[in-house]
Amino acid sequence: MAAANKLKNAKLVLLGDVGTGKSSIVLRFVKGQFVEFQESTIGAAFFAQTLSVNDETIKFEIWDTAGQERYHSLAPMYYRGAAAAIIVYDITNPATFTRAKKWIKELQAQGNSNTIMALAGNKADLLEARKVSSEEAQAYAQENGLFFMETSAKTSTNVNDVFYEIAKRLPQAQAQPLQNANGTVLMERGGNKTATSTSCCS
Ligand SMILES: Nc1nc2c(ncn2[C@@H]2O[C@H](COP(=O)(O)OP(=O)(O)OP(=O)(O)O)[C@@H](O)[C@H]2O)c(=O)[nH]1
Repeated sequence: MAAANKLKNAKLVLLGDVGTGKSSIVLRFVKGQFVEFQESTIGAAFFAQTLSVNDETIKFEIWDTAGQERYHSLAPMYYRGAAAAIIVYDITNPATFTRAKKWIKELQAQGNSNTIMALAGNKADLLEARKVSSEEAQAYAQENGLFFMETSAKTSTNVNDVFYEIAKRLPQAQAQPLQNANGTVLMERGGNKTATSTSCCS
């Protein structure tokens, strides 16, 4: 008989300046889509997506926060108790890298010290307009105990990889068979990504 898959819930928050591509990264990860004219987030938006890594199924509960400064005071509601945070900047805009560093300082000062932090240099498809070098971001990430990836929500480069990296770094879950509403135990084949998703509120 195959071993039951372990289920793990993980609260994840995206933080970063306005227009860096937080919603686009989530949309790419959850729905495999990209839109050129993504509307600015108001408050925050919630999404869920599961993925399987080895013998575990991780259900990411994703809070996509609004980058506009007027929503800053809401952020602690979303990052408090988060298992993981993705801090996003735009590689073509140095001010967004500065803002990302401020978010990281805030998380280090107030967030859960166990939160796994990822630094994502987004819009990596716009290489000709690059203003933040990957070396600078990599060095900063290393000094601050984050992992770093350049992503493109547009071309999908490294988007799933950021979530997979986080999934691999989450602490081991207790064995917990998946159950459906009738209490029937569901067995899953290990290894492959499962693509169930729900979303609401943009
Ligand atoms: N070229 C390119 N454009 C992108 C990429 N990701 C996002 N964009 C564009 O950048 C703009 C802003 O993207 P959003 O996803 O709304 O950014 P956000 O960080 O969620 O913005 P707020 O909700 O206002 O905080 C949109 O026009 C996107 O189409 C990317 O990887 N490459």
